[in-house]
Amino acid sequence: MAERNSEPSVQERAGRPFPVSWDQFHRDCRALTWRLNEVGPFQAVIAITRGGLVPAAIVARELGLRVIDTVCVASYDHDKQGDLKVLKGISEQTAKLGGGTGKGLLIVDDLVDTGKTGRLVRQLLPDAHFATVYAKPKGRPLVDTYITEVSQDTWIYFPWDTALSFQPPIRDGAA
Ligand SMILES: O=P(O)(O)OC[C@H]1O[C@H](OP(=O)(O)OP(=O)(O)O)[C@H](O)[C@@H]1O
Ligand code: HPA
Ligand SMILES: [Mg+2]
Repeated sequence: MAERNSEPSVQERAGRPFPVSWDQFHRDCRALTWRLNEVGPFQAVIAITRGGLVPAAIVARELGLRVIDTVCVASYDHDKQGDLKVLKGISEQTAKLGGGTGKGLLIVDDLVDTGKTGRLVRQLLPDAHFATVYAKPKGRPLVDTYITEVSQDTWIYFPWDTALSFQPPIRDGAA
């Protein structure tokens, strides 16, 4: 097994854990859609994989959109941010819908953190509307619509990355 870099990961530097349940996530996605419904109409939803797939499905359902495409990117290896790689862009058909610049397209991701991913999707589709469920201050200026802001030193734990586990009682030293 490769040795882990001794430098603290983004998650280790982020002091505050912010666990999000499926229920909460669904509610936050619906709240996001209420806002987006005032901004649209949109012709298609573009999910930024992989984290954007879940909110994109919920938002598309609520907005009645059936054309859904993906921009597939990889940056964090679990919690260490590496170089951003675009593994797949949108299809020619979706690009045509957005007139080449993304006009009328809705890009959805779960969150913006440093803004690195957001900056890239903005370069790819400058006229698209970019929505995320959560936003940290560094990335927030890149997003058009979001629901909840958390501090930069917060690490958001999404329901698809977590599982229920026993917690010792607070009296016995639980955090
Ligand atoms: O604002 P940034 O600092 O760029 O971070 C935000 C991005 O990081 C996470 O994705 P990640 O690359 O970890 O991939 P995943 O969606 O497949 O988990 C998250 O889903 C965002 O897309
Ligand atoms: O706070 C976060 N949580 C989960 N994935 C992430 N990718 C960047 N920041 C985060
Ligand atoms: Mg992602």
